[in-house]
Amino acid sequence: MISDHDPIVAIATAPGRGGIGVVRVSSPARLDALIEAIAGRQLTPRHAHYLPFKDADGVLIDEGIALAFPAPHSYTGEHVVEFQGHGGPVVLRRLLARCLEAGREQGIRLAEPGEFTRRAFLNDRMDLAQAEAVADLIDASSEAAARSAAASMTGAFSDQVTGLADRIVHLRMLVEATLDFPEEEIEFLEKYQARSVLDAIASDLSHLLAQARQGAILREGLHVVLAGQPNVGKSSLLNALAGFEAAIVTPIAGTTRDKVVQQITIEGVPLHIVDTAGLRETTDTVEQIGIARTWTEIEQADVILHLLDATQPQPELDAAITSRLPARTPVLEIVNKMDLVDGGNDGAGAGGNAGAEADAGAGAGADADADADADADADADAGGSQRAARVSAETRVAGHPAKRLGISALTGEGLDTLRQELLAIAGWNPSGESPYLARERHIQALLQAADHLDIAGEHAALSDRVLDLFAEELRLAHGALTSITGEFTSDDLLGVIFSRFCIGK
Ligand SMILES: Nc1nc2c(c(=O)[nH]1)N(C=O)[C@@H](CNc1ccc(C(=O)N[C@@H](CCC(=O)O)C(=O)O)cc1)CN2
Ligand SMILES: Nc1nc2c(ncn2[C@@H]2O[C@H](COP(=O)(O)OP(=O)(O)OP(=O)(O)O)[C@@H](O)[C@H]2O)c(=O)[nH]1
Ligand SMILES: [Mg+2]
Repeated sequence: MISDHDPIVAIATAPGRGGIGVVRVSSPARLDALIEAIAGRQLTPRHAHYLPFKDADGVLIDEGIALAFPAPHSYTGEHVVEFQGHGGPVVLRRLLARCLEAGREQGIRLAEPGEFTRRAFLNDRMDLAQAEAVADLIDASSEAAARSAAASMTGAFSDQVTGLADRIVHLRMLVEATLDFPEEEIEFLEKYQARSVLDAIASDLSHLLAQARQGAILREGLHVVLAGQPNVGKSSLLNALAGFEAAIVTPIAGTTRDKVVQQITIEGVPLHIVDTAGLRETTDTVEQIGIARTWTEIEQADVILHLLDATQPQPELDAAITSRLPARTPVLEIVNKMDLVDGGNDGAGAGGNAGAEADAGAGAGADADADADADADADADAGGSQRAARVSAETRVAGHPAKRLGISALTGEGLDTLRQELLAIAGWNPSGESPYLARERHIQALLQAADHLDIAGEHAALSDRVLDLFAEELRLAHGALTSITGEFTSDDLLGVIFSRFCIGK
């Protein structure tokens, strides 16, 4: 386990060439000796000094800016010094080596990923959700995501969470005071209007949850899987959405063997569009493997676009596919090649009876299940089951027919509507309040808190002597909320969170 007391050093800027490169040191103890050794003098706090950085023999490493932030007025809350040099990998490595050498007596070592921010958290410079937002800001893949991360970084999300937690504590205090006077228990609920106070908290919590869900969509990007029979135009649609020829398109059925993923953004929302091998019965070994992968992708999708060919309705085959789609995942049925059929864009060309006589299990690749879950858990944040929480469950009720939309991947007809539908079906609310770039961890905690408030509400509804159970549920709800800001956090959790940061952050 790493010690939170060693001096640490790292290159803080991205690897490779750049205009400027920064080597940053943080230490609980003063850094006077190291500064003197490298910069040749002491530094005025928070003052940019232009000077030569020298090695142990007095040979020039670089001329740059040295900047000292004495504790506690620094990013980490410790003593920090920055050497801002020219941004070349070799010069920065020399500067790094020089810091390790000059700080050896104080026990300096290379920083672990996220360790500067971990210290900022441990020194109360920020709470856990803010620290996570720092990493999310760096990792943001769209402007909307970056905006939301910046808001969370300054504490906007944490303030909401803490506000709810405080209201729960207040209610709990009233209950627990009453517990000492059993004769007053029955009156308690009326006296403090506990029920309506609780309802108000629960309602604000669900509001926050909605904003967090929106943020999770921004953070992770939506995984949209294009699935359907061969030759319906999945790869053509991928190319149309991506704006270039990302996947091979031919008139030959079974062209796509392996998945092809393209990142796009729609109104600032990042989407990962996954093109897959067409689903059919086949004896071709390579194609069979491709089809197995298609089902794996389908299992992990946030949204499934089930493509149909307007010119070749094959309701039985499509129904077989429909019957195998996971019930929890929203599905849009896309009737493609509308440019080839008369009668405009109403999706009728493919025959509107996809739901009829579903021949369960007879779909192509029916035996492809075995490794469907193989790498779903490779990354806890990216696993299919975890992702499911991002897309509101109401979007599609199991067994109900999916929404249909006619398009032409060739002419672009219907694509604008498709883009809007994609956002809508994913639960994206463009006019909603600004989302918080929340993580799955936060959403799970909010859901837990909501559950406990629900149960508390049930206890409050009963007439006799359940106040201690009521109080206990409030305690659990409060605990779930404070796990977001990291009031009480295990070292294991901190390890998991900060190890995903980049080095030097
Ligand atoms: N050069 C440089 N740029 C950087 C950072 C850095 O560490 N160094 N940051 C980080 O990686 C971010 C900025 N974060 C920072 C947060 C707090 C303090 C700081 O010195 N806080 C003091 C003084 C505040 C003040 O002057 O008003 C404090 O809070 O007491 C500095 C940077 C992004 N840019
Ligand atoms: N007219 C017309 N042709 C289309 C349209 N979309 C795709 N096609 C044609 O349909 C054929 C198959 O398209 P692909 O995009 O390769 O189909 P796919 O679903 O990816 O097929 P597989 O990879 O074999 O599963 C190609 O010849 C395309 O040019 C469309 O909207 N209109
Ligand atoms: Mg294809």
